[in-house]
Amino acid sequence: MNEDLKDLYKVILDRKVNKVDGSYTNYLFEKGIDKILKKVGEECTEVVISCKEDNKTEQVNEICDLVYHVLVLMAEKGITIDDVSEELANRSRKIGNFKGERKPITNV
Ligand SMILES: N=c1c2ncn([C@@H]3O[C@H](COP(=O)(O)OP(=O)(O)OP(=O)(O)O)[C@@H](O)[C@H]3O)c2ncn1[C@@H]1O[C@H](COP(=O)(O)O)[C@@H](O)[C@H]1O
Repeated sequence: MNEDLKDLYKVILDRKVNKVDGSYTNYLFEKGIDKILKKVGEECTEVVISCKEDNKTEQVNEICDLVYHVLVLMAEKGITIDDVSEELANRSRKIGNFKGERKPITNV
């Protein structure tokens, strides 16, 4: 899993316990699970809408919003990046990506 994602996740975990002036993440945790779920739903919809248009910058922005809010949801639910990485690796092993049956995609 990308180290930048892990770094962001660590900041989000820190915001769960430490107050920082103007922190949007503090605000989400204070509002609680229903607010976080609502934001994830909204951001999913915004990704879908942006991908109907041909504007990569906008699509990347919306995907970043979604990734951030999913990381907040994971922190709220006690799901770690390693939990997700392990499950992805399990699936890859089952499908055979590491055994050479499918050629890995490079330059991602
Ligand atoms: N990656 C993000 C990030 N992506 C999106 N957002 C926020 O998500 C919100 C989404 O915008 P919306 O218009 O949908 O929501 P809003 O109207 O601002 O707020 P709502 O009332 O709808 O909740 C914006 O306020 C963005 O600033 C983020 N806020 C914080 N981070 C990162 O999280 C870390 C901690 O940030 P703070 O908690 O703000 O210190 C830092 O590394 C930040 O870069």
